[in-house]
Amino acid sequence: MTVRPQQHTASPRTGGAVSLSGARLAYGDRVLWDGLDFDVAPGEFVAVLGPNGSGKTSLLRVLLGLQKLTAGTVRVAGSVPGRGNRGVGYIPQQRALDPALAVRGRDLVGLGLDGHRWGIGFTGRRDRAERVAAAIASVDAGDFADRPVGLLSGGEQQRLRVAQALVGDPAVLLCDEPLLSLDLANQRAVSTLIDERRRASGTAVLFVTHEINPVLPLVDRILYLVDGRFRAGTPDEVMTSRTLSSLYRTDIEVIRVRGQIHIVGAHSDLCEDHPHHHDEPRDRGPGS
Ligand SMILES: Nc1ncnc2c1ncn2[C@@H]1O[C@H](COP(=O)(O)OP(=O)(O)OP(=O)(O)O)[C@@H](O)[C@H]1O
Repeated sequence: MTVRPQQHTASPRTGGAVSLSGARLAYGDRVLWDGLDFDVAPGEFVAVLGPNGSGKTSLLRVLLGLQKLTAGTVRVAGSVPGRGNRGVGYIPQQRALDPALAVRGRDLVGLGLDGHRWGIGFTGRRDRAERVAAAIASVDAGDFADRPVGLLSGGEQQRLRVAQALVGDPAVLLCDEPLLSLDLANQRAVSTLIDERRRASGTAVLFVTHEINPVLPLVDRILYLVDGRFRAGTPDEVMTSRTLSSLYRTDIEVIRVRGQIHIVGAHSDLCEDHPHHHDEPRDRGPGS
């Protein structure tokens, strides 16, 4: 599958940000995906969609070097993912932090910086503090950044996680449902921030989500995984009745209303706007 060149205002990064070739991931007999050839260009925004259990988080784990491919190759920012791969930012699935966690938000954000690069000298420390402060300001978290993170609201914690993921200026940003539990204003703030960053710095974004509509205007391509099958392409190519019916192996109708995508069909609970009521497709098939 080919990657279209992106038109971004500035893109100092060159080369593929993510490259998967003949990638297969299986847990025992269960094949999540196979024959996956997928490249992501610097600055590209890719939404990763699919029902529960289709392997979206597992894909991010592969890119983070936490999960080995069963076959094929993977490169992230030009390297095999794993320890020492410093070009990756990660926003994990939202989990409330332990209320007893005494670490300050500012320190949590600082963990996103690579210690080796910043050293312990005065300049290193000052640069580091300035970077952390800028990242905190960019998510508008200044008012609560010095409080213990365990006592912050879910939305406040999530904004700090975004700052932590971006503070090191990563070549690739991996997001696992980062908008979950955020109110509409914060959803907009977080998605705008990610969008600005990839346009200004050429950061490639892989954005796992069950809800395409909040990010639809930002999405260059979609990677849609269903029960071992997958399709990749622009929203216009993938979010069609024909493509989704083929992926889910059941009749699905895709309707666009006021710029939003709604999905109806035999399994009306496949709707992207009712994210947590997906049915597992009944019939399994080989990867496509
Ligand atoms: N380490 C593992 N060993 C065995 N099976 C696993 C492992 N990790 C994940 N799985 C299984 O692989 C499948 C895909 O899981 P994954 O978390 O990648 O799905 P997902 O698409 O992110 O789902 P959701 O939308 O529910 O978050 C699930 O059935 C899960 O139980």
